[in-house]
Amino acid sequence: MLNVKNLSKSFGKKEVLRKVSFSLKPGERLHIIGKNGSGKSTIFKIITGILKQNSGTVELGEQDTIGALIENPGFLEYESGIENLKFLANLNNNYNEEKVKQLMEEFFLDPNDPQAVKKYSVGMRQKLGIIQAIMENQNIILLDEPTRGIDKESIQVFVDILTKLKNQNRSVIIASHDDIPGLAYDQELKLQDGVLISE
Ligand SMILES: Nc1ncnc2c1ncn2[C@@H]1O[C@H](COP(=O)(O)OP(=O)(O)OP(=O)(O)O)[C@@H](O)[C@H]1O
Repeated sequence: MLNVKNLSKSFGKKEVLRKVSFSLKPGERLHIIGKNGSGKSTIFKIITGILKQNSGTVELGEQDTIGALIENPGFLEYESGIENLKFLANLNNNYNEEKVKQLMEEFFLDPNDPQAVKKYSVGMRQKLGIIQAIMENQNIILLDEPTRGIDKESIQVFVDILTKLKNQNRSVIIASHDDIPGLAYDQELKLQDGVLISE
């Protein structure tokens, strides 16, 4: 359960968020729509604690764990895809090799590919970013423009994975400037001029 109440944030004189509120129940999928620079990443950064809001509150349940893909995900550039995922999951002592391999294969990434992430395409990096946000069974998942650079076939895989997450009662917030084909939402929120407009 995620409860965001009256979140406001300015950078200097620039107001980015004004009294943004929403709440997300288990299994719900929320779409935050807004143009570039409308404050989508800022909301995610506040929820994850990277940025501090000027006012307002973010409440999470005691058992909640957050997975997030925000902006361009950073990886160990000279390591392979699976080594990166292993490294990230191991930080939380939470590496499940079988699960990680399965997710990579679903996204048409070869877990045995020794290629360094440095050589990955934008779409391949994005897929690793999505996998790291869900591979530890996180139950509140924040995805910023998740399908950027991803081919049509893999977008369908992404939509299928989101269906599974929903069936597992895991909540997802997707921020994007447009719709993702084949994906339906429980809630949609539009950001405009620092204000989130509930539809
Ligand atoms: N650390 C910062 N310092 C100053 N201004 C910032 C900072 N972070 C974001 N901004 C500004 O706040 C506004 C909202 O940025 P944010 O990254 O949240 O937008 P966004 O909706 O995620 O955009 P995009 O779709 O381009 O990622 C932008 O005008 C941006 O320039």
